Amino acid sequence: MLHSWDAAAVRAAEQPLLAAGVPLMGRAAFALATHVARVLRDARGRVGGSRVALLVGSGNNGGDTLHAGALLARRGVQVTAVLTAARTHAGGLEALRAAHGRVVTALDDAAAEALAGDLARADVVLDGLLGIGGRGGVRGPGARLVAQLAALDAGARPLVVAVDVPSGVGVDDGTRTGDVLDADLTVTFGACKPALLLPPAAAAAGRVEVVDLGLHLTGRPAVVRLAAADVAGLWPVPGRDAHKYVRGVLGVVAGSARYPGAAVLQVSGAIGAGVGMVRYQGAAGPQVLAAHPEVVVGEGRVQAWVLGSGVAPDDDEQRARARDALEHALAHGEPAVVDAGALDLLPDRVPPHVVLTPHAGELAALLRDRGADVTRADVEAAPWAHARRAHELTGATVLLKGGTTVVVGPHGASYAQADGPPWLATAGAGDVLGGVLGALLAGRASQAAAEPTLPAALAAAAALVHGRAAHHANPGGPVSAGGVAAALPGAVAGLLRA
Ligand SMILES: NC(=O)C1=CN([C@@H]2O[C@H](COP(=O)(O)OP(=O)(O)OC[C@H]3O[C@@H](n4cnc5c(N)ncnc54)[C@H](O)[C@@H]3O)[C@@H](O)[C@H]2O)[C@@H](O)CC1
Ligand SMILES: [K+]
Repeated sequence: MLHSWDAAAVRAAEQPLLAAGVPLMGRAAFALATHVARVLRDARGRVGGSRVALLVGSGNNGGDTLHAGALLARRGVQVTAVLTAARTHAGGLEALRAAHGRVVTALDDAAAEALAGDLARADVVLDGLLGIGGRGGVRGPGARLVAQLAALDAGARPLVVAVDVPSGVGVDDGTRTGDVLDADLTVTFGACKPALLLPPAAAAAGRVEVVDLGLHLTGRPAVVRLAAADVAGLWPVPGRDAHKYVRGVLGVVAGSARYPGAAVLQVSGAIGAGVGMVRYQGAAGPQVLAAHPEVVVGEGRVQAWVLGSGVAPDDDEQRARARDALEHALAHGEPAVVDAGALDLLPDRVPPHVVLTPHAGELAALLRDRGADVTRADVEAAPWAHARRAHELTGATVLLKGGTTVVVGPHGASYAQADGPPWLATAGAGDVLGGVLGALLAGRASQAAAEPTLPAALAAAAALVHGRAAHHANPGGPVSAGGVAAALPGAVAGLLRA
C-alpha cells in the first residue's frame, strides 16, 4: 500500500526534524544524486563524463537540485545549472560552485531560448523548478525551458528526473497547469505526494522513488494506492464450510434485449471474481444463461446488487427493475453498485455502501443534476476533486472510471489505482469491473454495510484486480472485455498467493 501526504502534512512532519537540526536537504540531495547516477549508468553506461543539466527555481526544490548537482560534479559529471529566478538557494549554489559546476542564468525568455541547445545535449535534466511550494503552472523563464524540452522528439529528449514532483503539477490535487515536463523518474522526499498518484498529474511522474527522510507522518493519508499484496486481506476467500449463500449472492439488473452484452459481461466479471451465485433480472436472460448456465434468472434473495450497466434511458421496464432493486437495497441495508443507466435513479442521499461507478461524462451529468456547472472536461482536468464533490453531494462511495481509477469514500478515504494497461479502454470493460465489485460487496455484504470506508477499499481492490486481469489476458497487447473476465480467476489466484 502506498500512502501519499499533502504538502501541509509533509511540512508539518519536517518541522520538528528541522528544529532539531536534522540535515533534511542534505539527505534529500544525497538520495537524489544516487538515483541520478543510477539512471546515468543504466542509460549511458557511465556516470563520470556524462552531462547533467539542472533547471533551478527560486526555492528549496532548487536547493535540493543544486546540492545533488554538486555531488554529481564531484563524481566527474559535467553539471550545468540553469538559474531561472533572481533568487536562488544560497547554500546549494555555493556547493555547486565549489564542486566546479557550471552556472548559467535564464532570467528572461531570450536567455532561456539561447540555452535550448545546451539542454537538448544533456544526458539527464533535473527538474528542480518547483516542489511542494509551487502554486499553479511554472511561470517565467522556467516555463520557456520546460516548453522547449517538452517540444523535443521523444528520441532526442534527455532523460528527465523530477525533483520531489514534476514542476507545475497541483501537488495536493493532481491537476496540471501549462507545460509540465514528463519525467522518466520522480525522486520524492519524505513521503509520496497525491500528485504522484492522481490523474492527470501522475502521468508526468514516470517511475516514483520515495526517499525516506525519517518523517513521522500521522493521521489519514490524502490518497492511497493499493498494491498486489493488499488484495488478499480484502478478498472474500471462502472458508472450508462455505456454501453459495454464505459466499454471497449478487443481484444483477443490467443489459436489455437491445444490449444483452452488458449483462453477459457483468455476470462474467462477477463469476470470474468468485461470487457465490448470481441472480439476473432483465430481458437478456437467454443470453446470460447461454454464456453462464450457473446463473439463476428472476427475483430472489441477494446480498448485494449491481444496477444499471447497459440499461438504456428509454428502457422503462429495466429501469423500473433497477429502481425497485435500489429501493429494496436501501431499505434492507444491502450494498449496491450503481452504474450508467441507474445513476439518475439515485435519491438525494445514500449510504456509503452504495457505490457509484461513473465515467467522467456520467460524473459531470450527475453533478449537473445536483446544480453544479460541470463539463466532462472539468472532471477530466480534476478527477479527484469532482469525485469528492459527488461523494459529498450524495453520500455514496464514488469510483470514477478512467485510465487511473479514482475512488472516494467517507472520512477522507481516497484511492487512485493505475493497474490496467491502456488496452483496457475497450467496450464492456466497465461492465466487467462492475461485476467484480458486485462480487466483492456480495461476499462481504454485512461488513460493507457496517464499516463506512470498506466499500471504498473494496472498490479500489476491484479496480486493481480488473487491471491485473487485463495484463493476464494478453500481456502487452489488445484485450477484449470478455477476455479480461476470462482472465479474472487466474489473476485473483495470483494475487491471493502474493
Ligand atoms: N523543508 C525542508 O527542509 C525540505 C524541503 N525540501 C525541498 O523543498 C521543497 C519545497 O521548497 P520551498 O518551500 O522553498 O518551495 P519550492 O522550492 O517548491 O518553490 C517555492 C518558490 O517558487 C516560487 N513559485 C511558486 N509558484 C511558482 C510558479 N508557479 N512559478 C514560478 N515560481 C513559483 C515561490 O515564489 C517560491 O519562491 C520540496 O519540494 C523539496 O524539494 C527537501 O529539501 C527536503 C527537506
Ligand atoms: K520539481
